[in-house]
Amino acid sequence: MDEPDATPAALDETDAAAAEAAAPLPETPDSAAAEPALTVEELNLLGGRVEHPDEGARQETRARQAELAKPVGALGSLEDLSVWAAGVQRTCPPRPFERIRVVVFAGDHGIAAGGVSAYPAEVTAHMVRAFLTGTAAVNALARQAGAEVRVLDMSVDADLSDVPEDVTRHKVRRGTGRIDVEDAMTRDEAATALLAGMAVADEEVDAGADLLIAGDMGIANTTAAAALVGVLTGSDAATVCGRGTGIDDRGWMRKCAAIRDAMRRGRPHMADPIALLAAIGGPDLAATTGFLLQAAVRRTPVVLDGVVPSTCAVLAHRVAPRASLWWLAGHRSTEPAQTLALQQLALEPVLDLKLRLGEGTGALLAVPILQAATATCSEMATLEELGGSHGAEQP
Ligand SMILES: Cc1cc2ncn([C@H]3O[C@H](COP(=O)(O)O)[C@@H](O)[C@H]3O)c2cc1C
Ligand SMILES: O=C(O)c1cccnc1
Repeated sequence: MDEPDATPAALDETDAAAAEAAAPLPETPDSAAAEPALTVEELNLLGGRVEHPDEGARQETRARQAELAKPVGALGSLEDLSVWAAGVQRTCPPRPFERIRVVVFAGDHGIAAGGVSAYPAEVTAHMVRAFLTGTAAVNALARQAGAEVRVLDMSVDADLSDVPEDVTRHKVRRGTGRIDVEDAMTRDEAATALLAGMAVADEEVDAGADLLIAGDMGIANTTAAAALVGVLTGSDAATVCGRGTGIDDRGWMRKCAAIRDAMRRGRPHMADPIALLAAIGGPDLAATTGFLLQAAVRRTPVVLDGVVPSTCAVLAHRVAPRASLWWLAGHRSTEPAQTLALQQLALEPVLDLKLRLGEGTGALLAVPILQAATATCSEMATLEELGGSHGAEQP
């Protein structure tokens, strides 16, 4: 694996010793120090550290695609995917991805009390347990894709102390404030959650992950995500408000009003992602943002899933414009805010299966396609190797 890159707490030192010394992170919600755990300046500095994927490997792969035993361009989008894979792996031809990890960030949202979801908040905790027993959609699709699932309770509004400690280790608080009328959490909690997400990305990369997926679980989280996208893209509430878990027309109106009010509260914090997450996000979204950012710092590719991770990607992209080069949009969800987020990131989704689930499912479905792209690019012979013609002949 690569040499350890600097973690956020070691911004002025890049050597491995400093990265190691930077390990201690706030462990409990009430361990907030007098100094903020993370400033916007530090976040921006970290963003500046994100490198470009390897342009040489990308160009070599483009050239290779033109020589393989097929008509030029005949593998369509698979060719673009192989170029992306080669760039992020920094090698041509790209290899199959071998250690794929899904991290599901779970958290409850106070705005659920506003009738913005078709399901009750208790479902969040039930689904966390389902992820742990391997019985959720994300588990089934992960098995298909050869990926492993990890769940993190960032802010589920339930006592999950009976589940393995690794799941609750980073828990910041239980639930969030109702974002239409109050902050989701404090600024310190937002910073703590961001740092936790970064630490988790570090853990995954250090353990050898070569492809990451961020999943989401939290009733009413599509309301928070839509409000964030509304603020970040200057769209109005009705444009970003989707049906989420399947709310009816009256529910959609309530959700729209909640998003409108949350956007009003979030707008003053546009330039400060930590404050914005504190005002109208939640610990789960903050952690996902930190995870996506640090994955890019660590030169580790991520497949984006639905509306929540795509929203967090827009936030991470604000501080690290090059980070989006390390991300692939797995699918287009039916949530309008996700389409807007992907537009903002200039990412074209691999699939459009009308999914509206989250958990990481849409990203996992794109993995076999990505693997097909690396396999064709690396396993096919060139026309020249077959002793054939060197190029197309147009009479
Ligand atoms: C059983 C169940 C499993 C889920 N898995 C993901 N979500 C998805 O739906 C929720 C967001 O939609 P909304 O904002 O409308 O509440 C999130 O938990 C998301 O991960 C689920 C939702 C339910 C009900
Ligand atoms: O597309 C998504 O990401 C989505 C849609 C509905 C509910 N949760 C997630």
